Amino acid sequence: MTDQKVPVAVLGGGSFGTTLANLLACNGVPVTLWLRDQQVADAISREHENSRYLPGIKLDERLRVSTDLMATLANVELVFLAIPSSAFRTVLQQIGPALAGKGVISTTKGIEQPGFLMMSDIVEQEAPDARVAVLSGPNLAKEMAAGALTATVVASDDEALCREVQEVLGSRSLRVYASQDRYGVELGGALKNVYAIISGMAASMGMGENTRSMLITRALAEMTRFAVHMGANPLTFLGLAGVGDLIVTCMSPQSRNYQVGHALGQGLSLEESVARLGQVAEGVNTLKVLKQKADEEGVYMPLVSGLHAILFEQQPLPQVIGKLMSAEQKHDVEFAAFMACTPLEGV
Ligand SMILES: NC(=O)C1=CN([C@@H]2O[C@H](COP(=O)(O)OP(=O)(O)OC[C@H]3O[C@@H](n4cnc5c(N)ncnc54)[C@H](OP(=O)(O)O)[C@@H]3O)[C@@H](O)[C@H]2O)C=CC1
Ligand SMILES: O=C(CO)COP(=O)(O)O
Repeated sequence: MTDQKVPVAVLGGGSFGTTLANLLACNGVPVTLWLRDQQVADAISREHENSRYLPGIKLDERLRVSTDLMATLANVELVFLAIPSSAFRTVLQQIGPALAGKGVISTTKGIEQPGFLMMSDIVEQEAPDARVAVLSGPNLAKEMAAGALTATVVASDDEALCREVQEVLGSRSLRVYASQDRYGVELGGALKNVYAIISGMAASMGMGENTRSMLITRALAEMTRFAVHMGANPLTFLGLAGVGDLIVTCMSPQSRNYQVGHALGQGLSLEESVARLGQVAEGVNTLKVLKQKADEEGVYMPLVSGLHAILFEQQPLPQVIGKLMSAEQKHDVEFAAFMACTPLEGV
């Protein structure tokens, strides 16, 4: 049974790539994790631990590690990408033709500028003959690696590819739900990082649970408003890759975006907050990209504008909070309006 599983590659040896590769190895899938640092690769092979990104997690001994990108891709059928968005295209440019015919699943939660491109758009550009999917959901790497019961979403219009991903990745601790709304799933994963920064900031400033609940709920309204304007399906935002991921990232001190916000709330500069983290916090770049796009498109996003004003326009926090709290009080639930302007396909 286990020997019948298709061979898989995972590109990116940070916390999420290592976690995914390990889950696959635990499922008996022949899997190779590609990363760029030979010393780290040797250490993982020797000690079965990624001490930089997943300290304390014993990795499955069947997990293979390589720094040879092309060799890693030879003979695999599925390729998971867990490369930060800042390096995503650079890596894809090296391997586009080698991905022809393979199922390529992006797990990266960022947006590229110029073009406001999702990572799966970049896969389509750089590897036009690949089959494309995205994986997103409330998936804190460390919890998944420790075996916490978790659910995620694989999204693609290639239903056979969704089933293949469910087959290799699903397990007693991980449920993999399918969706056809690739754009909505990917957008949800990228946008929620911005609100996690705000939530971390609010927590470190001692704001209460009412405030956190208001933030999360209004964040859901705001990100859904933007997504619907961009053509995504609002129902996707009621699922794991929408509200599910928003909740975990806004509530958990494990989230790196939350941690950046927490440090900012303690008075550190943005540069200091990011440097202290030492890992990827995609929300910082997404904030810039999103603010520009919302302005161009004329979408009302007061939380995004407020955080942008604090981080990049030198506006004092009390002034921004005062502005947010004195803005016009509009409708609570906008989903009825969202539904009215969106077809129901693609959920
Ligand atoms: N961690 C999580 O809980 C989750 C993360 N994600 C998403 O996964 C993506 C990756 O994040 P994550 O694994 O957490 O990041 P980490 O910060 O944990 O690790 C980043 C990894 O990317 C590698 N890297 C950076 N630049 C390059 C490059 N040019 N070429 C090759 N490798 C490179 C780093 O290598 P090096 O150490 O050599 O610098 C490191 O292995 C992000 O978009 C994130 O949003 C999605 C779901 C959950
Ligand atoms: O995407 C994540 C959880 O689903 C991880 O969030 P962070 O990148 O903020 O750690």
